[in-house]
Amino acid sequence: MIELRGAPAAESLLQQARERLQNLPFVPHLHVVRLGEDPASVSYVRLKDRKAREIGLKSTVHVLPEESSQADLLVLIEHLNQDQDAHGILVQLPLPRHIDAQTVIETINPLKDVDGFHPENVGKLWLGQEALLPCTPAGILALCDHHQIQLSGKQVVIVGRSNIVGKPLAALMLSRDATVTIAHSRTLNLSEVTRRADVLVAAVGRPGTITPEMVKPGAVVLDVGVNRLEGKLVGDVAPEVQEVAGALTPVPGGIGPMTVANLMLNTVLAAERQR
Ligand SMILES: Nc1nc2c(c(=O)[nH]1)N[C@@H](CN(C=O)c1ccc(C(=O)N[C@@H](CCC(=O)O)C(=O)O)cc1)CN2
Repeated sequence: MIELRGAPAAESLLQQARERLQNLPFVPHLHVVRLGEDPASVSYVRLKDRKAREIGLKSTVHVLPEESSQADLLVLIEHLNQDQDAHGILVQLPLPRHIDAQTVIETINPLKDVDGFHPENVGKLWLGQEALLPCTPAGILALCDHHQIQLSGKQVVIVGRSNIVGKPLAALMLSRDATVTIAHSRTLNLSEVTRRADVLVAAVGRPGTITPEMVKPGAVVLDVGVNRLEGKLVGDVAPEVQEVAGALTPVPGGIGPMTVANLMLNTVLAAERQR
């Protein structure tokens, strides 16, 4: 079984970002907004801020109290939309329940939407037009390219239909001429569906969702899950899948680093387009 490590693939995305940065007459500025103190969000935002500074971007983290109103958050976003020194804006998800995430996403200027979640970017993605692409799905494609995983003509099964991973990944896989199936919590005979996959993507957020009997021998398995279980980070794929899969991404150290690296590249791309 081949271990598909994210670090080398992430490094090549970061190198691209650094090189493009050299050709800009200004330093792009990433603004990350976090509400509250959810430990996972605190840790992801810290990773983003550190990586941005490390590659030479400017980075500001705006922390709002968890009980902030939606109006307060929208005022901050409107301010950043107008700010010439804000090239990338990202609101860390999930948001507290009293805030409508979709309204927040739709308030971000699509040119600064480095998460690629704004409907304008989502629509462009499905139309095959140039867009800012969501970081995890674009990172998954970059990881496949780095490890020379052929996608054209392959059966790709994505388990999970979130707006962050499952749906945009389906569009990107289609753009590479894969035959794509999205499975989800209501899919009947899930094992039958997943066993058809040449490339199986687990993006559910539940440890142990994918078990060995759900995997075709030799399949490429991409584990997008990052779950904290008894103080340990685990994916959505049961460890025994290693015995069946031809290649598997580890958790941690697989897809996760690709998400952050792709965000850096998106910030540079967004700055180039605002130039
Ligand atoms: N606004 C957004 N919110 C969220 C996104 C997103 O893309 N935009 N995705 C996820 C969380 N996420 C980024 O925010 C994210 C997940 C995982 C990692 C990562 O590097 N994981 C490492 C382990 C890190 C650790 O030790 O905790 C790995 O898998 O190796 C980075 C970012 C939800 N919210």
